[in-house]
Amino acid sequence: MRTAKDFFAPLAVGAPAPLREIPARPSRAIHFFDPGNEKMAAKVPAMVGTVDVLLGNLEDAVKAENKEKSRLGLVKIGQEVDFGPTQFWTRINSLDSPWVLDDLTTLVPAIGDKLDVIMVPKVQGAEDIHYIDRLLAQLEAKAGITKPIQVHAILETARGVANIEEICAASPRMQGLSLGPADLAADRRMKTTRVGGGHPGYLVRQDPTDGDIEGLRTTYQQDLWHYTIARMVDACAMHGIYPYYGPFGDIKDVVACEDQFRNAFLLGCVGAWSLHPVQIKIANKVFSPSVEDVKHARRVIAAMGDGTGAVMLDGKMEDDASVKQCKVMVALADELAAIDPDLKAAYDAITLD
Ligand SMILES: CC(=O)SCCNC(=O)CCNC(=O)[C@H](O)C(C)(C)COP(=O)(O)OP(=O)(O)OC[C@H]1O[C@@H](n2cnc3c(N)ncnc32)[C@H](O)[C@@H]1OP(=O)(O)O
Ligand SMILES: O=CC(=O)O
Ligand SMILES: [Mg+2]
Repeated sequence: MRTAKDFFAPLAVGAPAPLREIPARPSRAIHFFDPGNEKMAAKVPAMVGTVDVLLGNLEDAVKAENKEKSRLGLVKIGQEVDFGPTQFWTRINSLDSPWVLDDLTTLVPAIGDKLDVIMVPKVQGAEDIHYIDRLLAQLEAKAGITKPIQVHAILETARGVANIEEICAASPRMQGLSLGPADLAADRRMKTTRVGGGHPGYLVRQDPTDGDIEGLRTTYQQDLWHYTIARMVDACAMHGIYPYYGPFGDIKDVVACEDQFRNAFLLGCVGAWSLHPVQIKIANKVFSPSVEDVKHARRVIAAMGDGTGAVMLDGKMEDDASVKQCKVMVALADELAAIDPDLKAAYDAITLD
């Protein structure tokens, strides 16, 4: 176990000092692209500024024979593109794969000064983060990188879920967690074959009453991912890092995608993955507080004065706790307004009546 005094010490001589606090940078959509796919790669420069995070994916969805092509494609993009306000992330191959060492030893020297976050798939426990942490420090020191690269873990194994707190606490590099519903479903032996989202068979049915016709008893579809997302949100909040919903594979079902993203937003996630350009707009909308919510939050804050006591507003009680909820909403709106001119205009136009 690393002691408190060692926790923020660099893990290699010459590596940059770890961050003491993970910055709250907007990351409503983490947009995945395959850097080895010429069509997708060509679109990346024009996507800068339209999405909060651009992530070059090297893991699943990249064929084994294309791993090297994608890795080299990512280096080229990292060297040539000016990412401006958009974060630049990558998802490396999993730690038990034959490709991950080449991913890290190629990417860090070549574009380590551009990469904000490395997403690590199939993280099982703190030992996986410790391995990455030390290796990154060695590579950063060798390459003379001055800003520590942050680490994001995908929660997609039963062991990873069981070890969630130790994963979050394993390194000051830890930036956040994403839910990986496809791999997690396989690892848990769940019986859904979908990439995220709900399932019509996972439901509760209204109780029978005398005289009911069986087919008319109402059913309510339930959320397969509620438990894991809630665990993830608590673990991340406890450690000052950020939780994200992961992929929604039914690209054509934009309505259900929006619902899944909104559930995650309401539970405390800061963003979700986008697998196709159409999902960027959905994430940007859902993970930005609505004008109505911001207006309400500002009214409560104004009505609460020094933030203590209780007041009635529109027939509802507001007090020390609800004003804190409102401050969460306003803080997020302010962060997003700083990078999104349309949102800024919408929030600036709010008048408190
Ligand atoms: C479980 C997990 O691990 S999820 C994470 C791993 N999976 C991924 O990263 C998948 C990423 N996305 C994709 O590979 C693709 O979007 C697919 C395969 C789902 C669909 O691709 P297509 O069938 O080409 O979609 P579609 O025909 O609608 O594409 C329209 C245009 O958008 C482009 N496009 C599609 N997806 C992306 C993307 N993620 N980024 C940038 N451009 C994209 C296509 O190249 C196409 O360009 P064109 O108009 O110049 O021909
Ligand atoms: O990597 C993502 C997943 O759902 O698996
Ligand atoms: Mg996965």
